[in-house]
Amino acid sequence: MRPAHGFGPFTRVCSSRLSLSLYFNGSLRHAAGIHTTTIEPVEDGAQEDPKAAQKRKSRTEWKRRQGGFLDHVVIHVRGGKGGNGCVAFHREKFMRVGPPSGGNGGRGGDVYIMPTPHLTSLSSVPTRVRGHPGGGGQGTWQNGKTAPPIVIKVPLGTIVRQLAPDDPRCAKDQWEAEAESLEGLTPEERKQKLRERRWVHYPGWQDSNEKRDAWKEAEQLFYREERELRRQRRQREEQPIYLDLDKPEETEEAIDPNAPLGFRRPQPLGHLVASGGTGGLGNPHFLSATTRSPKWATRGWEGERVSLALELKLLADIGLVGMPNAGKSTLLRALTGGRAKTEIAGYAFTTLNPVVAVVRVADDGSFEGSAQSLVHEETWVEEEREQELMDSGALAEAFTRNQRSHEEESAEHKKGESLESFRFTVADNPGLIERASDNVGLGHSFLRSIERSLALVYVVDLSSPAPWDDLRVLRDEIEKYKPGLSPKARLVIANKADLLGGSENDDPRAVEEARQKLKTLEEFVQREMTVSGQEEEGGSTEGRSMDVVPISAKFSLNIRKVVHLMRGYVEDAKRGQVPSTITPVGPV
Ligand SMILES: Nc1nc2c(ncn2[C@@H]2O[C@H](COP(=O)(O)OP(=O)(O)OP(=O)(O)O)[C@@H](O)[C@H]2O)c(=O)[nH]1
Ligand SMILES: [Mg+2]
Repeated sequence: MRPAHGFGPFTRVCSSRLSLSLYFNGSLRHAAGIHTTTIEPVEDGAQEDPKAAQKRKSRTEWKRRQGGFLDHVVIHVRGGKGGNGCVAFHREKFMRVGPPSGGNGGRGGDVYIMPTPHLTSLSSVPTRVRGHPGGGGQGTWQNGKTAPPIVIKVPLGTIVRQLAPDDPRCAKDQWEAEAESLEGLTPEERKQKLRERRWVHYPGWQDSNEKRDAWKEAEQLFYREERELRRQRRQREEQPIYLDLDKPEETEEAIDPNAPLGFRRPQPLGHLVASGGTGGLGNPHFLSATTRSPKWATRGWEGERVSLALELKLLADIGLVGMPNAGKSTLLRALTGGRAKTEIAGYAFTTLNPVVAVVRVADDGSFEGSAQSLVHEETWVEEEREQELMDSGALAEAFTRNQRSHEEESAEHKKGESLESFRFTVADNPGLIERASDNVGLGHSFLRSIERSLALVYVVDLSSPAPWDDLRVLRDEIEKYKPGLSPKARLVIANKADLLGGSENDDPRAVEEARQKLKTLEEFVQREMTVSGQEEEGGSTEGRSMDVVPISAKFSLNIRKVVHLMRGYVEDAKRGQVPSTITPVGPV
């Protein structure tokens, strides 16, 4: 029977012998002898739960409104405030009036940033971080405790940039925030507030302290120090923080295997981004020949404030770009033998965040899942099947994935078959649509994840009326996102080839039409998508045409050729050269 379109009525797959009118390897050939599957409409009852569909829709809407992807966040970090100094006098038996004995405040906690391989997204990174405050000083010369540091953990591959003070996303510094809070007060009130924030007085002694020359001198000295601190922090802003956190942090001590038992191994903290404030001074600090009983101390200093933009580079070798529903997620599952857990569904914007998966290739060109002819169904169908299996108890005795791969590996060993010899990563992305650059659909900010890919691959739906129009839109949107990015595209995948042509007994005209459509697509690619030598980075003078491969991601057909080509692109790019061929340019 003729297969139904993927996004039409819900379908069920049953095994049979079928000529899928494959156009694989660029030429139409009837795949007689290929065991594969036909698709039949399912009974009415087996439709997706409308509640679940509604939930998915609202999730897409939320993502759209969110206006950004979680591979980019701005966080505001503040070092801990220093502890206050203490005003105290020593008391002992038979000593009614002892010397000043207030301790200094402890240092506020520093804030560090550290990459860790245990995280894969920035979603768990807090957007506001404030260091712990230092402990306050106490009587009998007890200084306050230094606060412990805070370590912000970010995934490997995060880039940290300090925002410039004139950036609207940058938080105000301590002095700007203070000036804002004092707006609308009279000069006298303002002065009083500033003093309250900086000084600690012995109870009931504030007025008399403020009249003393020694205190006034101390206040002047304090403001001079504050100006100096402000100048230093401004100077530091001239060299903003920039960290490319690609490697996990390790200290020599932490990995020294010969360290004696019980030896405290210092834990790596990462990179300091905001230091804590210094603790305030206790009253003994103000003791002088003329001031024998100072009844004031200073409060702790505020910690440093920085605003950081964190960006997560997804380090995928190949980036998939396509319209919604083109079958990118299905292709990623086919490339990984179903291992990549990406959601597949027949509505636009199923994929909301980029997903990266590893493709493992053996010497003979086989890859995970290439041995079996797997069918990659929509996620809800697979979930239902799994549930049925669970309910029937069939999974109780089943091997886990690890056990299975171990079994398979040892079986391969016995047969002397080749094992994995090359691996590369592929990123599945949300759908890109026309005017994505004007924030239509999910916008195009997710393209950041493929900006550093070695090669791009367009995925189009061959069963759509004019797949070449989709290609043109994809190229233009990529170019709008970042001029010069589109020449990175090397391959056009014409997916859903199984929907064309029909079965063996089908009308040969349909087969001819399908063949013609593929030919038109190939001609379009040759005519309009040829990359001239100058457009490429460090390009040669010759042009390079893109490959066009018809596949069926759902039925894992012709995926071997895709893997072979992708491997070639990655190897080329890693060698730092892109082979060029002269292609005929002009009307075909
Ligand atoms: N018949 C057929 N259907 C396919 C094929 N590949 C994907 N589909 C169907 O097309 C629909 C969309 O597939 P997805 O993989 O979710 O598409 P996508 O490009 O990831 O879509 P977005 O995540 O929304 O951008 C699903 O119903 C798939 O079952 C194929 O090769 N043949
Ligand atoms: Mg998807």
